[in-house]
Amino acid sequence: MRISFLGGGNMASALIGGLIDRGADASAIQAVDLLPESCARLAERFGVRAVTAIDEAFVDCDLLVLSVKPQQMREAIAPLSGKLSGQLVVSIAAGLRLDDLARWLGGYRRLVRCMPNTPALIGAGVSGLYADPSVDARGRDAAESIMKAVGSVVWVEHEPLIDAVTAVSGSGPAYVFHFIEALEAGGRSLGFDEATARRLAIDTMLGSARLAAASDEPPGVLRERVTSKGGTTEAALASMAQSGVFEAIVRAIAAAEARGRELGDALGRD
Ligand SMILES: NC(=O)C1=CN([C@@H]2O[C@H](COP(=O)(O)OP(=O)(O)OC[C@H]3O[C@@H](n4cnc5c(N)ncnc54)[C@H](O)[C@@H]3O)[C@@H](O)[C@H]2O)C=CC1
Ligand SMILES: O=C(O)[C@@H]1CCC=N1
Repeated sequence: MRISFLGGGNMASALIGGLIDRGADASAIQAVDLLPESCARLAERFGVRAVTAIDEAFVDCDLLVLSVKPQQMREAIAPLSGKLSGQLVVSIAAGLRLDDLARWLGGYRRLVRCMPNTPALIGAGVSGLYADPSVDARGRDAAESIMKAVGSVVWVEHEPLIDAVTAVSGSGPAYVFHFIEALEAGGRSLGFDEATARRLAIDTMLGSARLAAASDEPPGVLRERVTSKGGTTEAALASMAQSGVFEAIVRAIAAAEARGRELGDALGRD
């Protein structure tokens, strides 16, 4: 499958890197990015063709990933209006709705909305997908197979649920990195050097996530198994409860979802 990326920033790099590491042919992947330095980085890092403007070779693909920022999208895809014929277009932009993308593309509706996340770079991503009802099974399979190459895939039944996927797993790695930062800071404050505190923090996240993935028990049961009555974990969890950590995270996810809808409303009005 020939894949073109419009926008070669963080998320496109994670997807391209993940695809190539998993055996995709670099010559079947290309990118357009306004910045010459981004193009040079993509070409050097992944051996893909990367140019600063949309040309015929770029449009001549099977799957076109729209990977610019939501605020950059309308301008970025304007040159594609009227030029598409059969390519499956997959937008990974937060918030932007298929109706608005279709309008900006001159009525083109072979569209899928996808919300990946950056662990795709190491083949450990998770993506939510929603296809325009006009997309056939072949199109859905194509989108799914690309995203499955870099992680797991969840289809959602209604487009607004993509904003919910964005809030949980699209933005989610940032929450997890933040938690690692806090674990590391806690370790540092108790006297560990940076490298040791980071090792303890990262390996704890990694091991716990792997255990949760491997276990038939829900995370709450695994948590209880760590928490001895009158012990150290209980003291820590009581402190977290007093600070409202759990509710704060649930509220943060709601804020991310609301921001996605707000972006869709504001940018779709244009
Ligand atoms: N970073 C993340 O973790 C995730 C990002 N996304 C979505 O992916 C999209 C890209 O996000 P990032 O990669 O983080 O942003 P980024 O800023 O790293 O990448 C965007 C790239 O698009 C380029 N660009 C801007 N206007 C352009 C144009 N007219 N033509 C060609 N290239 C243009 C920029 O030079 C930049 O390199 C966003 O829509 C975001 O919502 C989705 C899931 C996760
Ligand atoms: O922060 C953002 O808007 C994008 C979407 C999900 C992750 N990064």
